[in-house]
Amino acid sequence: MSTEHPDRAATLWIDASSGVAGDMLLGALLDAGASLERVQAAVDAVVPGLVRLGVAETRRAGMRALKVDVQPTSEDQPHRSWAEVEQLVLGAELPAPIARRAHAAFAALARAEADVHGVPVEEVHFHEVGAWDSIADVVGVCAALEDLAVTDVVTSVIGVGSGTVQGAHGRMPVPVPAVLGLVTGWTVDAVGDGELATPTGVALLTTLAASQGPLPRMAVSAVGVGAGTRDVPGRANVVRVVLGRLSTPPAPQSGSPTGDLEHTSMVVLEANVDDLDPRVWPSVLDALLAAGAADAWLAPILMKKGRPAHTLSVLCAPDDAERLRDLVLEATSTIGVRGTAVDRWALPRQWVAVDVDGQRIGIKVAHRAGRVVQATPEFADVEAAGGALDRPVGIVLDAAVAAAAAAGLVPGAPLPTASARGLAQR
Ligand SMILES: O=C([S-])c1cc(C(=O)S)c[n+]([C@@H]2O[C@H](COP(=O)(O)O)[C@@H](O)[C@H]2O)c1
Ligand code: NI
Repeated sequence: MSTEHPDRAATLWIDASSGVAGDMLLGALLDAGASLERVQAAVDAVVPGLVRLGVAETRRAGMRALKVDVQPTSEDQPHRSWAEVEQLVLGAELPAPIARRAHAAFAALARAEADVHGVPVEEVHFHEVGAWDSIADVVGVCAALEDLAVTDVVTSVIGVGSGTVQGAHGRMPVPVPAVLGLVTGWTVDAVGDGELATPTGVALLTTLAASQGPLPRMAVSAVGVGAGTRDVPGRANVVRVVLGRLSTPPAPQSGSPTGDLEHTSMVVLEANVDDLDPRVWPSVLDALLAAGAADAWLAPILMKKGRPAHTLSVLCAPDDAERLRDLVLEATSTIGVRGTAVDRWALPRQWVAVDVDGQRIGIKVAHRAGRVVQATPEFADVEAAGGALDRPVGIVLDAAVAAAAAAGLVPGAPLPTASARGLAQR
């Protein structure tokens, strides 16, 4: 499972206007291209051999969607306390961003349950459906986000439903109490009948998303639709996700030499640091990327009095600068951060997939004025294909480059048409 993807960093918009549950969100992310194998591996890292994930296409009010099937491997599944779940998540061998996001979602769920039932948070036992499928949903969603290199999540209004629902403790009003305990500060809508948003779904949404609003202006790279168990006639009870890169409105282009480059106003935050334990730096960079930085890097420098040190640089959107500045102050030993407004010009990109002996490998195609500038195989896909085919990564990389060239993805070639892309799009 790769944790290094600064140049793949993507924004995810979640359309939860028709409701949200953990399995619906997971289905949508898998539909958008997250690897089921890597999601299963992350779940296995937390609860080894306990649940098996499968996916199947289904229809909801006439709309195609992916439905995740979470099956326990034995009948006898314990109901775990928050303390036990916390230990499982923190003790598992998971990439830090997955563990951090999963822990945050479970902690929110536990706090909401504790408040509703008036018990200390340590005494919370997860829902009647048992902790096992919540663990699969929460860890699975966080692993899928990591697999898709999502650094920034925006959610729509949350459709919560209305009426009542039958629970283990009797009939509960919708939104159920735990959902209401999670939505302070978020906009909800009581569309539809019945329980459209579950506590696990809402805990994930409200801890993963940094903001709420309509689909942002973005260059879209993938779309996914996920279904839960309910099928309500007349309204597709699905979660939709849209993955891509945020783009600011193009500046007036009259006579501009930038042509079709994507121009963005960004901020670079910097700090010179000479007293942080060097072993801490990788987690600082990971945390900044997970928190929405477009890039974060270190450069060795020599400071006053001949002290070896590092400059930490963080490239981010102006809206994220304050939050990331605070994260730098929190996560490093610096006592000050400077910021500079910068322009960024990026070649537009699109994803095309090629096949290497049955393995799909994404090719990132940077283009300009309708022509390919660069076509680069996604390294995480190459590594996964190398593993699946039991071949050295270098050989698979060469094969992916050759497959891309055979598909006409070479510098200077015209961009593939939408129908050609449709054959193999990621
Ligand atoms: O069993 C308990 S304590 C319980 C509490 C609540 C509260 O809102 S409090 C809700 N539920 C219902 O359990 C199912 C499953 O929810 P997931 O989040 O695990 O998918 C759902 O119908 C809840 O409303 C149970
Ligand atoms: Ni409850």
